[in-house]
Amino acid sequence: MADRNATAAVTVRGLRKTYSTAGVTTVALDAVELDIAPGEFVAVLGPSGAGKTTFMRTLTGMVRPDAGQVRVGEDDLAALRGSALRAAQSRIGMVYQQFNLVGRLRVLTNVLMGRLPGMGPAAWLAGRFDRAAVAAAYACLERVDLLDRAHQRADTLSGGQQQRVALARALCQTPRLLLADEPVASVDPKLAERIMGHLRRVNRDEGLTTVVNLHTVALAARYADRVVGLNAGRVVVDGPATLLDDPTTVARIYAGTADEEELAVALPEWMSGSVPAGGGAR
Ligand SMILES: Nc1ncnc2c1ncn2[C@@H]1O[C@H](COP(=O)(O)OP(=O)(O)OP(=O)(O)O)[C@@H](O)[C@H]1O
Repeated sequence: MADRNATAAVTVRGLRKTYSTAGVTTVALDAVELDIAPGEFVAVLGPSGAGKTTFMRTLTGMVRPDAGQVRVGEDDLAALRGSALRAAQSRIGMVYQQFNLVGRLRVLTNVLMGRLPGMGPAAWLAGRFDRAAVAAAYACLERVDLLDRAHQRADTLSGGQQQRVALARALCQTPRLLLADEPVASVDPKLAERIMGHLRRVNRDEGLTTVVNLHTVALAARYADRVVGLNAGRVVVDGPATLLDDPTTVARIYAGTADEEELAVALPEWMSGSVPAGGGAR
């Protein structure tokens, strides 16, 4: 496990976010406090509406909290504005559930988009990537085992391959923090394992601090160092992923969830009566 005594890669203090829509106020995050150590792999679990996506968006500065601090390195994402915010965001790699690739463009061009924040718009529009950027993009594709697909259109790849292209694009930003918001929600269980394996390998090989929102407890148990459980916007569990071997931990995270379909996704093993085997890939 990463050294928790090292200077934290991410520090969250007193984080609160509410949304007000049509006179109704929803508390999405409340009193969230976390320190994430450099190189740690953190899985965030929680029932639908627990605040996982909102949390991730506050880490990218895309959502401005009502109160609190969100430090990534030295930058307080909650306080920065304009070009300073964009500069901080350019060092945060993001992988989404829906991949967010441009299907008609080549895989390599999609990966080069990871360099976009450092380029002028004119150079981007003209497709003028310098040699170093192109070499870096190839190297990122190699890191996710997709070098042989570099010149294929992105929309001709399978879902799992597209997610790996999205990961390569994020890596091409040379991020200091990698965030993945439900990166395996749209793929079958076998591909989910492969994608999680790639995320974990990059985390381990390069010491890249990684935070992943997940819907499936077993994936968090197998791949993460640490689990953070959110319920109704509050941190209800925070500790080593081995905590997930204890049914009371899982019960605390999913307390109050009545949606059986959601529970079946989160806990297929529990629903079928067998206990998840934690620790396999850790
Ligand atoms: N733009 C918004 N306007 C109003 N309410 C919102 C908005 N975004 C999120 N919420 C509410 O904030 C709460 C937390 O939402 P969030 O999407 O962060 O949860 P989540 O844990 O990611 O859920 P899921 O697993 O279903 O994606 C929910 O009650 C949600 O309805």
